[in-house]
Amino acid sequence: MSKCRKIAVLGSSLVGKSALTYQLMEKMFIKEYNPTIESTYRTTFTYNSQEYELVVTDTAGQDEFSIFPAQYLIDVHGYVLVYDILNKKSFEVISTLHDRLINITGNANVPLVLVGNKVDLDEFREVSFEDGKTLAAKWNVTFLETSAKNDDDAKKIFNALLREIERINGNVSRDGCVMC
Ligand SMILES: Nc1nc2c(ncn2[C@@H]2O[C@H](COP(=O)(O)OP(=O)(O)OP(=O)(O)O)[C@@H](O)[C@H]2O)c(=O)[nH]1
Repeated sequence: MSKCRKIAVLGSSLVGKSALTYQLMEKMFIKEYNPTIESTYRTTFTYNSQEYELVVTDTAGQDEFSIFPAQYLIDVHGYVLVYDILNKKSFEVISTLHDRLINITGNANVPLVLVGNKVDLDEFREVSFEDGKTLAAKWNVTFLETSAKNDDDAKKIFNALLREIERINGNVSRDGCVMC
């Protein structure tokens, strides 16, 4: 039986949340920028020989002043926190979003993956690999640098997140797709 997992992709505007989500869904890179209001996608995904139905919400970009939308907290199993390695500000916003997530859920062990995106544009980078790695180590989460141009990178994110979700929630979390 497939397991259903709801995932929210969070981060500032323009960091590549839609591009990464679309890469996972359609195996294509979107070059054009269209601001997201909110889009939810479903796909089947195999992790560790188990089939999952992923329900992925690509959120509207947040900043440090955004109110954390309640719908991103309800029945969400895990989060992808994305920043742009070319944009230091987007990296700073990630810490604010993380703090909010932990405070609102009251759970310091929320399953999440930290993603530094646009690594194909490495020569313009403002955030070092070490800075991302250090932040992820502080939170005890998986850290990945990705390019939304790369199909494998999108898969790596969702593999890592499912591993976290299973590690933290194990089999006690909700199986089946009744609540998706
Ligand atoms: N070179 C490169 N461009 C990227 C990458 N990811 C996204 N982009 C581009 O960056 C722009 C913004 O990407 P989006 O995916 O729309 O960003 P977003 O985070 O969803 O933005 P909002 O909808 O405003 O929240 C688009 O022009 C994408 O093509 C990447 O890994 N590499």
